[in-house]
Amino acid sequence: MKQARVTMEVGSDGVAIITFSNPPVNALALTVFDGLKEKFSEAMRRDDVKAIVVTGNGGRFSGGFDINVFEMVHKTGDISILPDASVDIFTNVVEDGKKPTVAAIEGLALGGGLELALVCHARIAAPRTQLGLPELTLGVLPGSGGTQRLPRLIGLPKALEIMLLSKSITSEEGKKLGLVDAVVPSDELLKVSRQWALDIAGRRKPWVRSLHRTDKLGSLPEVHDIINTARQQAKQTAKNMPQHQACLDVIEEGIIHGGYHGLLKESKVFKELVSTDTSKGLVHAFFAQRATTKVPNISDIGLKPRSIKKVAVIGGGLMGSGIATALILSDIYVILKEVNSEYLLKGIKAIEANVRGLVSKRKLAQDKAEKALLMLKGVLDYAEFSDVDMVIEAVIENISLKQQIFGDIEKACPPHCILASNTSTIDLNIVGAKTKSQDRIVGAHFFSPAHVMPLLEIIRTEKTSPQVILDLMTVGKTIKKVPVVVGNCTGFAVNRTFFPYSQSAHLLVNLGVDVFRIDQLISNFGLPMGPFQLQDLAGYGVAVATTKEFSMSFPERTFESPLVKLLIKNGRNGKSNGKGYYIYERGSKPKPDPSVLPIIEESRRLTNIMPGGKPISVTDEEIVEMILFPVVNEACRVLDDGVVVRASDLDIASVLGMSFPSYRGGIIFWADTIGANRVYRSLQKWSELYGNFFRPSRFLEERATRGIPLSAPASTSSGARPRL
Ligand SMILES: C[C@H](O)CC(=O)SCCNC(=O)CCNC(=O)[C@H](O)C(C)(C)COP(=O)(O)OP(=O)(O)OC[C@H]1O[C@@H](n2cnc3c(N)ncnc32)[C@H](O)[C@@H]1OP(=O)(O)O
Repeated sequence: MKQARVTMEVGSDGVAIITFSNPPVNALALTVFDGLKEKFSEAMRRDDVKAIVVTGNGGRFSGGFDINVFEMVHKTGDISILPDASVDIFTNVVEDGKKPTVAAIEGLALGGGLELALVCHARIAAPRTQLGLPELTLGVLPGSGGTQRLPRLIGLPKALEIMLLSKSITSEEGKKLGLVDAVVPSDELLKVSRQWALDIAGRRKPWVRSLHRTDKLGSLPEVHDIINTARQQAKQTAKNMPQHQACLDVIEEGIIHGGYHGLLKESKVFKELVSTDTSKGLVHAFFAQRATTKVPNISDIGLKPRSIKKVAVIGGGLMGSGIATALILSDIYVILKEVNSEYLLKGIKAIEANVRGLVSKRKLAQDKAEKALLMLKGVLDYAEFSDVDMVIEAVIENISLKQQIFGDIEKACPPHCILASNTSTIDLNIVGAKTKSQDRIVGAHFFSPAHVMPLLEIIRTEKTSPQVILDLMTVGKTIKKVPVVVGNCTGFAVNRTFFPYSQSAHLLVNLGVDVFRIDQLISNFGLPMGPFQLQDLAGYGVAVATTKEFSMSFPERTFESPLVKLLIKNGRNGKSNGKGYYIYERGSKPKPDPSVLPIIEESRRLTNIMPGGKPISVTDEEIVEMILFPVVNEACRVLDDGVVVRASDLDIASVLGMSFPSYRGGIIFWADTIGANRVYRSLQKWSELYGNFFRPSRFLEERATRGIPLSAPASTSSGARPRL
């Protein structure tokens, strides 16, 4: 069993090496804090100790404060379990101790881990060590002095970038900024750190207490300017979240009234933030993402992933080129197949543009871009498929074309080769119907743009082998995606769950609600854009095709809105032809297009569903709920059908695939914060008023009436039928 412990060894040179260990990332658990306090106090007391080095065991300094403790606070509501490490241990015992301490850092020092290093009197790091304060991504702020010491060591602008954007830096950058005193090879880390500590004790090197420094802070007017600008930016980039503004308040307080005062305010605000819904949602999302790697009967049966070195991508359109880009960026050799040289050239150019786009956004170095492009080869036939480890088919959604391709690749590829399809709607059993390779057929559903969006939905059929799923999960991780394994059904987990999203928006519009009001409210809720702007972006063809697909599978809950077809009839296709619900002009934000209103009126006339022919009167809150509760309702069916392994998989999939706000924890987590009963009662009421589209599902009804959270495992409910 993993056990957290802290040890101390005193060398003949008089240096005490304090090592903390809590695999896999040396998280600072409550027992680690106790151990640190005990060992540091002992080292300060002992006459044979002249100086101290603190380090983490196993090549990783620390991933920060133990996030499980946040979860415990969220479950119990008891904030008294949070340690007072910031002043009590870090400042009083370590920073203000009568012997100097050097942090020997390797691998990573994040959050509380970096904050422990900041209280030390010098920091020696191994090459490429990752340094950062990502606490804001968990809804809190750097709570062990990070808000005070980082600006004092490296100046306010860079410190704000690291904290507000949760952007980590390397030890080499840290050295340039003054955060790290020396970067030394890993095998010399302890030797150099011990000597450095002795040099501080002997006054041959400076004994720096970062909390007392002010030389890098700048003048007060400069500080005000920088903080005010950051406040304005955070209003745009961190909508609905309190921690960014709170972090700025705490930094400012410390600069005006002194570091120690800042520490006290930081501790107080930290405790307030831990209890917010934002922190609850973000911590849930953190663990939900990690839970996706644990798939029963796949990740727990001793299988080892096979190496995937060469992948064939069929189709160089939007999806195929995005997928190929993601693969080559992670050093996987790709052959891109198209039907003719014109399409092939287009595909290759799209991949080049993707890669160069990353360079121009400074997300990729030029040399890495060149190297990635060398991993790509275009082909027009299957000759080179004889040694590929995986094929990902990404052609248009046409059943017979896909069946033909799977028949061909079954013959052209070696027997171990994984046969994956990027279909977003078609049943995989149908895709592979003409092959005898059902065990190696799997869905690899990427989200557009595939080289950017982090979700990879892995769809398994009853016949897909565990080895194939594990291999695809491993490829997914290699290309920096979050793979979520789901079952085979129309729309799979994400598209199926979010199918009612645009449906309900259309229903509301036909009931008389304004398109732009809906978009504004949904974007205020925290999605990047509303359903109509999203439709503009995707093009109306996608809306028509998916509605057709879903209405075939779920006719009883499909709302047939004539609006999209009317828009197409009027020469509109959204952003692609510059004519949508919005006007698109280069360099400016989309503006509502008033000329779309008569088309909407025509749709309302055709559907004729407004009660008494008059627009319904609904509050802003009701509009958001009338759009999102049907999504929760479908999510319940997805859970009931066992399409996902656990409810939190759907949460993280909704966050990463649909950009549902992570600070709301994901679709099911959010619904549970509202309560199944309220969701159920609202849907029940709307189904009586506006029809079947809103009818609550059996799963929702049962959970609501029995008072069981939607996220509770299937066994809690009487009739759930897990399929995975
Ligand atoms: C007082 C302070 O200011 C408050 C804080 O410090 S808050 C914490 C700040 N730290 C962070 O936000 C870092 C969170 N962790 C990470 O970003 C990443 O886990 C990492 C970069 C450290 C390692 O990434 P990677 O190697 O891909 O491993 P990853 O799968 O994420 O994590 C491995 C395991 O460590 C756990 N873990 C990682 N960081 C943890 C932490 N800080 N606390 C508890 N568990 C943690 C994960 O839950 C996972 O557990 P599992 O194997 O049981 O699922």
